[in-house]
Amino acid sequence: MSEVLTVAMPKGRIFEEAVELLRRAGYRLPEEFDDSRKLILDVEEENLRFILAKPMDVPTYVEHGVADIGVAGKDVMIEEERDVYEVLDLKISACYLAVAGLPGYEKKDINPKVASKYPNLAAQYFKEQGEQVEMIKLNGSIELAPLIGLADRIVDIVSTGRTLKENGLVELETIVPITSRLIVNPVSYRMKDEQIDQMVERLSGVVEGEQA
Ligand SMILES: Nc1ncnc2c1ncn2[C@@H]1O[C@H](COP(=O)(O)OP(=O)(O)OP(=O)(O)O)[C@@H](O)[C@H]1O
Ligand SMILES: O=P(O)(O)OC[C@H]1O[C@H](OP(=O)(O)OP(=O)(O)O)[C@H](O)[C@@H]1O
Repeated sequence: MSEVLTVAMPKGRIFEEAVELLRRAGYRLPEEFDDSRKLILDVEEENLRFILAKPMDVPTYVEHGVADIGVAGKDVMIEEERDVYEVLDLKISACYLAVAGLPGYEKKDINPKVASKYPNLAAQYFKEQGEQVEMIKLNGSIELAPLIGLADRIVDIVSTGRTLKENGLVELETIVPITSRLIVNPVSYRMKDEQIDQMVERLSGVVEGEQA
């Protein structure tokens, strides 16, 4: 009997789509996955243990090896720069990162302020653009910052565009498209290669099948 594979799953938005994808790949995940407060869910028949973490923390669990595999947004991967392998684009939870601000915003300030939940990613982006900015890290409701004068611009996720629109903000620049990725701990990939490859194959079969 092979060893148990531990999978770090992001709580929240991505979770439901990831569970659906796993089920389509043939994993029998009990109803408990649809409505539970448990942070550890064991599926003995599949030899899998799922741990439920904050989306931004998933790569940390995988890097430290307490999870062999994880599901993380590309936004989180860019921001966190963890030492893990990104093995598959799951093509779920699609959205994109953009710079936004008040309509008519013109680049004029010395050291303009940029608010974001992704300070590393945003700082890197502006550096590449040759613009020096002051980063302000926020944890949510990012769109509030330019409305209340905390920042000149924001870097945030856009999905439907509704949050920007309803708050009178406009998209100024698109940074990068985002989907969720399957990530793997490098040591686990050596020790449990067969089990991990099998999961990657099953999931990629579903992901690619749906593209066809
Ligand atoms: N409209 C969206 N807004 C935010 N994240 C989205 C959106 N659509 C897809 N995502 C993906 O979902 C992930 C965030 O999920 P979620 O919003 O549940 O977590 P969170 O905002 O980090 O958590 P919390 O709200 O508890 O701080 C992102 O990393 C991104 O990859
Ligand atoms: O383009 P939309 O479909 O409107 O989605 C984008 C919004 O959703 C997310 O916020 P979330 O709901 O996670 O709240 P938060 O900013 O407080 O984390 C994101 O940070 C944007 O604000």
